[in-house]
Amino acid sequence: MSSDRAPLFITGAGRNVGAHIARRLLADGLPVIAHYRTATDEVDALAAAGAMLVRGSLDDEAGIRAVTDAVNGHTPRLSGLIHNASRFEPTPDDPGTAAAAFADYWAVHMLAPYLLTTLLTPALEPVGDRASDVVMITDIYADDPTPKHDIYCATKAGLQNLALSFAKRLGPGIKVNAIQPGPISFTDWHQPEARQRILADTLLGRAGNPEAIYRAVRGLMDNDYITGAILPVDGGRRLGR
Ligand SMILES: NC(=O)C1=CN([C@@H]2O[C@H](COP(=O)(O)OP(=O)(O)OC[C@H]3O[C@@H](n4cnc5c(N)ncnc54)[C@H](OP(=O)(O)O)[C@@H]3O)[C@@H](O)[C@H]2O)C=CC1
Ligand SMILES: Nc1nc2c(c(=O)[nH]1)N=C([C@H](O)[C@@H](O)CO)CN2
Repeated sequence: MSSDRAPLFITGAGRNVGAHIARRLLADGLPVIAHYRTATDEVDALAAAGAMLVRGSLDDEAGIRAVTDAVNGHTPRLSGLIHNASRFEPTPDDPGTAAAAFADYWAVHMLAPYLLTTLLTPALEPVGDRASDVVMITDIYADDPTPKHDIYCATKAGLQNLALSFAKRLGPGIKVNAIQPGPISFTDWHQPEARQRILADTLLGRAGNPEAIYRAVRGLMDNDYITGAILPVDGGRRLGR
């Protein structure tokens, strides 16, 4: 099914949830510009499926502006922007190492979504009566942090707050919403007992998957009367903690 809609731009599409969202948007006939940092087989598969690709780091203003320029080089118009790129590791114990990590977390979770949204607003201005969309992928931890991941949580909370500011600023032509994933997938360093505890705290008793996030993205984008929403997709984990 081909679409006459302008492309959707998603960051962090090189693996896992971002790759899944990009793949599903393409499968649903929507044009996609997929950002990635590290080349993977999934990036190759996205290109084969018709995605336009943008490679780059979102570590600082120069890198973010380079990604923006690359997006503008692909298209003058966008129908949506999905801020998915993210870093996730425990906060380092050493304060100096933590400070360096803080700059990285702030850049990818806050500066990049802020600058990309601001610089791409002209491309997002709708043609016709269908509003464009910005979706920020945050975390249930943004509302109820874990100290072990304090910097991650704080910058995700900042991203969530940016979503509300942009919803106020960019309406009515652009809807802006946030999705808060819960235990969608586990990292290699999640030990079995941690995984069991997390799932025991989850009302639905099981992990989610990237498809649950995709369906939430579509639910927000396809509803013309939702903006400024913060949507948990967590199996009820936030209530069980
Ligand atoms: N998985 C889960 O259970 C949960 C996920 N989330 C959120 O959902 C989203 C997707 O999660 P998931 O797929 O697991 O995330 P991953 O950590 O698997 O992937 C994150 C992506 O972001 C990219 N990225 C990170 N830092 C930068 C940077 N500085 N510049 C450019 N790209 C960067 C990574 O690139 P590279 O491949 O080069 O490292 C990677 O492709 C994230 O926002 C995450 O915080 C929230 C709660 C739970
Ligand atoms: N960028 C990422 N953010 C998060 C990840 C991840 O793998 N990459 N994973 C989680 C955890 O799995 C957590 O949800 C388990 O409860 C959180 N954020």
